[in-house]
Amino acid sequence: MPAEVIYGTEIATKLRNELRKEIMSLQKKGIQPGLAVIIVGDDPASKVYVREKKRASEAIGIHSKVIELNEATSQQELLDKVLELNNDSSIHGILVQLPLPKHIDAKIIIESITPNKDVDGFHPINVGRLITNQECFVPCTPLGILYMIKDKNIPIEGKHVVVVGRSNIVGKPVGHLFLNENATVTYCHSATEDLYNHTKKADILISAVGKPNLINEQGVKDGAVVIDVGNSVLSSGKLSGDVNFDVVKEKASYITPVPKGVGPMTITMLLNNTIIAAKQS
Ligand SMILES: Nc1nc(=O)c2c([nH]1)NC[C@@H]1CN(c3ccc(C(=O)N[C@@H](CCC(=O)O)C(=O)O)cc3)C=[N+]21
Repeated sequence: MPAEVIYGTEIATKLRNELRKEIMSLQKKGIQPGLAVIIVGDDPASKVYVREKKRASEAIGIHSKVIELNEATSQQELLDKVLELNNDSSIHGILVQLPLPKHIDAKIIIESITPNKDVDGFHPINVGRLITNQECFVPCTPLGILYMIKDKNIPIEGKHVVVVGRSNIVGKPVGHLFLNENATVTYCHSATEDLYNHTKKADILISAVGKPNLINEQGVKDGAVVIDVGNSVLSSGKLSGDVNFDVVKEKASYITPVPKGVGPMTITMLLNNTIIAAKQS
């Protein structure tokens, strides 16, 4: 039987409706959640994401401030902007859109965001809290993946989760998140020998690499849950994940599409984290 397709768009709509209600009750208490998004330069993909974050924030009642800085902005100017937002009580969440121009050290910028406003969960304090299983801001894509799996009542405890990719934004944190849920976690990456030897043992396979068709049916166990975090733009202009969807769908029990899968959950979790930040302020 072909897999059930998990549409992030549907789960995101349900969750955003709940978040909207939560914001209304916060507003009654005089709290107006605010999110600041900083974008440096004019990378077209980044501009699309930032526009979508603003639209999604405003649609549920989050005050959204987009700060557009030009490509030539110095690291110090960007730091000053972050520090200003750290001290702005109308802003509860700060996100600096990545990638940053080459002359700016992203690590220094991320560390300048106060951890209590780090709704991306990229600050080393939040990373450390995640791996020590403490309350923290968890990066939005990993959180969105966990939310989708829980929404479908897919068991996690004791299951083998194989993560392909070890980025700081998706691969590494998603593995820790599932470890905290008592899964057995394997990481695969560009130096892994015999990738499919690992991936075909996964009960839950999460691919976050950015290589179309990396995961074919030979790399997937019968009945596996397949989560595709790939986001490659093909020469046709179409968006593609890492998974050969049409063939893997025939073997998996659940599968996420690209687009309409993990992506919409990522933005929803940003809204979720902003509300948490506002409640804790
Ligand atoms: N500081 C920072 N935080 C981020 O969270 C962050 C970032 N920088 N830099 C770039 C990546 C990428 N990212 C996506 C979010 C939503 C979709 C999304 O919703 N995609 C739609 C399709 C959009 C389209 O059609 O182009 C979908 O998958 O259905 C995709 C990608 C967040 N990122």
